[in-house]
Amino acid sequence: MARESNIVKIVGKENFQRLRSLRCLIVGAGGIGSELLKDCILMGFGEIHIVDLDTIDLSNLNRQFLFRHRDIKQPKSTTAVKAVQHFNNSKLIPYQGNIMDTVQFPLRWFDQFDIIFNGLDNLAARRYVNKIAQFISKPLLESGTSGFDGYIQPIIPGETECFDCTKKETPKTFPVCTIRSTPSQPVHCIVWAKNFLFNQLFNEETSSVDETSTDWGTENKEEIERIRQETNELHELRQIILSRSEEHIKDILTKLFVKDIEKLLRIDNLWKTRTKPAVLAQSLIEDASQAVMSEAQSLSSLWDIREQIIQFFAITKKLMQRVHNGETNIEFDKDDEDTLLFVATAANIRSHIFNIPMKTVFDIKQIAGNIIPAIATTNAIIAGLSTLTALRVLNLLPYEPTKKSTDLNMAFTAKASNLSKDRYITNPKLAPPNPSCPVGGKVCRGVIKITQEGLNEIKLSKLITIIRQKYQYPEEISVVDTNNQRLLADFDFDDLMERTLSQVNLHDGSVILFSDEEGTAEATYRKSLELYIEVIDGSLEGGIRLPDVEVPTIAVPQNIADIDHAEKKQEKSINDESVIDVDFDEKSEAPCAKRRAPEKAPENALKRVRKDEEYVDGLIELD
Ligand SMILES: Nc1ncnc2c1ncn2[C@@H]1O[C@H](COP(=O)(O)OP(=O)(O)OP(=O)(O)O)[C@@H](O)[C@H]1O
Ligand SMILES: [Zn+2]
Repeated sequence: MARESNIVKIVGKENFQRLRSLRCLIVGAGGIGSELLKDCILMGFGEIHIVDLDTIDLSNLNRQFLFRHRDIKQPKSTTAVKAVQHFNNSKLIPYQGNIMDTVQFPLRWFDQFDIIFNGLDNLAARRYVNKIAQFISKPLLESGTSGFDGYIQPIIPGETECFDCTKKETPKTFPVCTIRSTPSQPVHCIVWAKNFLFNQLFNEETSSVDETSTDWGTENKEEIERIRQETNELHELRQIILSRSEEHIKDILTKLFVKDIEKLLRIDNLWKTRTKPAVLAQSLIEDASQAVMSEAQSLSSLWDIREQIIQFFAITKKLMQRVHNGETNIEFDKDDEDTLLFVATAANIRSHIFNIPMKTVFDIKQIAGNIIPAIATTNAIIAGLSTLTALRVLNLLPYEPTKKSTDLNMAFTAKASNLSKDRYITNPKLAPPNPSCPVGGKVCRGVIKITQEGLNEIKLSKLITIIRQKYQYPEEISVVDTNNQRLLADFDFDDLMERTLSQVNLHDGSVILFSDEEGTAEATYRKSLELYIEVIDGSLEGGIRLPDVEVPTIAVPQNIADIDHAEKKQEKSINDESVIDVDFDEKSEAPCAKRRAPEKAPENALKRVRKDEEYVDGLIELD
């Protein structure tokens, strides 16, 4: 076949035969995953397994080229496989499921693969697959895109940095006072309308605020008290919504944009260095309450304040009707035009009051949905780089043998057209594992094999004893179930000791972390040990087998020095390569770049994106 002759030219006959015998896993069948599937087929992998938990959505069709309109609501994985069957020469196996489901995808299932490709869109799953790859010591090709930006990172467990070796920071959130009292950018008003007002009025389930962890962003007691009181008063507005008294929509506007603003203006301190807001003219509210929208307005044109208020009336009426029809809790969804229009008009009226430029509904949709358009070309390039790099990872390029893993490269793309000398793709070399990485550096790792009887009969105290003996841990240790962040035992918690492992809810796929809490007189500590529990059929002596891993002792002061040193070294290499940290949105679990900005072009590009996307505070989602 012509196709094969091309790949044979690249890798040679012998390596092509090897490729035909390899089994790969693609996690995610979305934008990048669909491309990966195509590329892996064209390269001739023997077996390709592809996992996705989701079904196809209309909004996927513009870039996920394996899906058609008729496929909407069908599982992504099976549909993707059906779509490629006609040009396929590999064995294809689709799965619909969550890759983190240890029942459907236990560790031994992962073990069958020679290489894993990630085509994911969230931090939790990326981290999980990274950890699994470390457990089973299999190469992982991690990737992500965001608009024109994208990256691939080959991860060779134990040899190169892993996904968690670089810090994933949580993004900046806005202090409460900025959102509730002193907005200065459109995004502040949008966050107010979406996260606060909309939920207070239309969604009781999400409207409560946990004040214990609230960053008020101010010490001003008067202001905090006003914010609290305002929240309580909004419950009255919720009543207006529930009572469906349309004639009271005027009262909602008056409360939000006249009375609350008047109260704010009374807190003098707030306005010493800021421009004061101006209350909404009652006449505007009156006038708009009588007016009728003449015709549907374009969502991409900027409406004036009168039009905003008229739309606010119309959309609040519509949402009230939905509540009345039984939707007591409505969730904001950027694709639900009613919720979008409510948030857009409320945000714009607030912007008008605070002298902040108003935005089109279209713009607000991008900001409120935290959207950066996914670009099919970037996905295609990234998947291409990922699969090409796999050839080097698997050492299949005869003319470019991979001598050591740190010779491999990451790759970054960014739109560099603004400056012709800038490059579109850069390839920094991989760094070795970061010794202070919570996944790869600080712990040793292994798999406990255990039978179901073992789980049902062995007590936690027994497990601790045999682990202590085998790896020479001291008396004082702690044991944590890391999947659930649950303490199972430590020096002053022994309540669960006499329970069996099943009783303490350990099962196939559980991961426990064993740590030395004592050290020795010479201040040496035994390194922590993370153990994956794998339940096996058949029998085992004593029902359990611990892995043969070396768990060294570490001298703490030196270790800290090591880590410090390693961090400095890492920082240096980061600076050398103009690498900046990755930012991740821990809460939404949507990973957000700032990713590495190797050399000039992408850094410029990232800056450009940040400037354009000021409203999302420099966060770029990586799908
Ligand atoms: N834990 C998981 N297990 C399996 N598949 C997952 C998991 N988490 C995410 N995915 C899949 O990874 C894919 C990521 O693809 P992509 O970034 O194109 O996202 P999308 O949901 O298709 O598009 P968008 O987020 O832009 O609407 C999705 O199809 C998603 O269902
Ligand atoms: Zn790591």
